[in-house]
Amino acid sequence: MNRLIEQFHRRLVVSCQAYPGEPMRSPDTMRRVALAAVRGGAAGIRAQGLEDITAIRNAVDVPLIGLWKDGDDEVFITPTLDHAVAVARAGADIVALDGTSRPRPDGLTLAETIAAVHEQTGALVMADCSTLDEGITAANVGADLVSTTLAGYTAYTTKGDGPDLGLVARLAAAVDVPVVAEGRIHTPAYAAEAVQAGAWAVVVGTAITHPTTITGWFASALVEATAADAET
Ligand SMILES: CC(=O)N[C@H](C=O)[C@@H](O)[C@H](O)[C@H](O)COP(=O)(O)O
Repeated sequence: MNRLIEQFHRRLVVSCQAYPGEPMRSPDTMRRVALAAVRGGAAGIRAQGLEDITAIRNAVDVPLIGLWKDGDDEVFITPTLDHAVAVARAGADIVALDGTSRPRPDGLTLAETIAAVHEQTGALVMADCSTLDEGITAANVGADLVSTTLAGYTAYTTKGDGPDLGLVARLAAAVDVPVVAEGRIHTPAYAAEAVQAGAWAVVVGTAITHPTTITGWFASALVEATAADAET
């Protein structure tokens, strides 16, 4: 087992991302969010965009998973080899990329992309998948880790309210590489269940680092409570 991957066994990785046009969309803000997450016990950070990756790389020592969301195509998480190489050169230890079987914008296969990332950068590759078959294929073609990141975010998968822990369990039973649980892990209880289901590590984004969404959860609860009180 790679020493870097060992560092976050059964631990929390915090995804620090702000979306285009949002108030927190700035590399310095994400650097500070990452520092705060490490202080709270994060054993790894996941970050999006070259500037954020570099800013965070220079601030924290924990393993850094980097990605570059780009384009309006279906494949948008580090969609091409060029994106992946740039993510590694920006400072990511692990490049997270689309691990589905959908056509990639540069025409390369997942296998060719993973091999080239390994050869050109030495970085590890985490394949962001949406189904069991995709995870098995990604592991077979050289992914160092597979994750459930895209479960519920492809046209052929269904998005539940919570994480797809069934997929975590099925993947963990089927592949030899570490399985990372990611996507809609909104509570500490879900994070614990993910590890119990066989996850090597758990990535949490929104519930820790996206205040607009978290605020919305609380604000909605009050609106619902008020509506319920009005009915009685
Ligand atoms: C589908 C997609 O684009 N996922 C992205 C991948 O990096 C992020 O927007 C998510 O925040 C991340 O996966 C963590 O998940 P959650 O925020 O649900 O804890």
